[in-house]
Amino acid sequence: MIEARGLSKHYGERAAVTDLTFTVQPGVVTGFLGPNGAGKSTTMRMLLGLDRPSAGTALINGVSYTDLQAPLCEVGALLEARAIHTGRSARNHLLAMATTNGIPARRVDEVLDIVGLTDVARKRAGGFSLGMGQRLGIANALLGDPHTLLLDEPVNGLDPEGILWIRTLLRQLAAEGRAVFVSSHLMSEMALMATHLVVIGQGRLIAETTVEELVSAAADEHVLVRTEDVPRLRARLTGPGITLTSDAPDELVVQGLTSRDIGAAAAELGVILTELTPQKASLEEAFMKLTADSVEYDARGVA
Ligand SMILES: Nc1ncnc2c1ncn2[C@@H]1O[C@H](COP(=O)(O)OP(=O)(O)OP(=O)(O)O)[C@@H](O)[C@H]1O
Repeated sequence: MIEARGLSKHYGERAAVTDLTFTVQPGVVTGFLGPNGAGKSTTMRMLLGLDRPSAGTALINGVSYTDLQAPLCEVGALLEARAIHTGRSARNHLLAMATTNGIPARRVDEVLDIVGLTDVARKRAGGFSLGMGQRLGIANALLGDPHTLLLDEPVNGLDPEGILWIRTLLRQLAAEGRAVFVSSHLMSEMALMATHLVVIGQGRLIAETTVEELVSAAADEHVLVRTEDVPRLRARLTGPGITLTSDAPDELVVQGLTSRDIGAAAAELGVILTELTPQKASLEEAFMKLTADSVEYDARGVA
């Protein structure tokens, strides 16, 4: 479990992170969302003891990273994707890491297998593609079989196959009971990968919620209706909280009624509908709406 309590970081006059409080629970993938420069990497670095908070605390399983007895066995981290400049083979790279951390050598072969690098384990890691490098980075994070995983933008620069692979692996690791915290500025990706979300903007918490809640809370839900008999249907669909708009003679956009309500009304009137489509905002739209004016939102979230 990860707990950030009143976490703040200032670089001189500049506030990168301000009074951030959130919890990352085991058993689910929690997405860490925010536009570029929102403070995601800074927060991750503070959680990992790489940056000292200006205020507040960052706890992993109840203790700060620097106080962990065997950090690699408690928390695995993958920071920004970068090439590994090493002449060592993938296996030797991991073996060196395992040896210095008192992790048995057989675990190296296990993690190579988990990330699908067994066949290239004896190849020079410095020559790996970005995707293979990410796999090696994840193998590294999994070496100590940690209960908590932190990954900063793990899908950046990966091809669709690599993205699918990471998505599937992270969900599986969470299903095994681990706390998985993964940052991204790609909303569509988070919608597929995460269940819970911590959303930040300008270094502040905007929402701590679920993917589902975020979409429905920020969504401007409406129903698109097409019919040859717009006037009769329009006359019927009136009432408090109902808004009707139209961009074409055979079209109505209805807010305030479900598609079921509209279908039932049309059936009663004997009006034929040629289309009846509920329109939901995508997570991308919901996110844009939330972060567009983050000062209007506060730490109580949108739920
Ligand atoms: N070492 C530093 N010195 C000064 N300012 C910094 C430093 N590190 C980060 N910042 C600033 O803090 C803010 C947050 O940056 P951070 O990298 O944490 O954001 P991010 O959400 O990870 O962004 P991105 O999605 O672009 O990686 C930015 O305005 C950045 O310029």
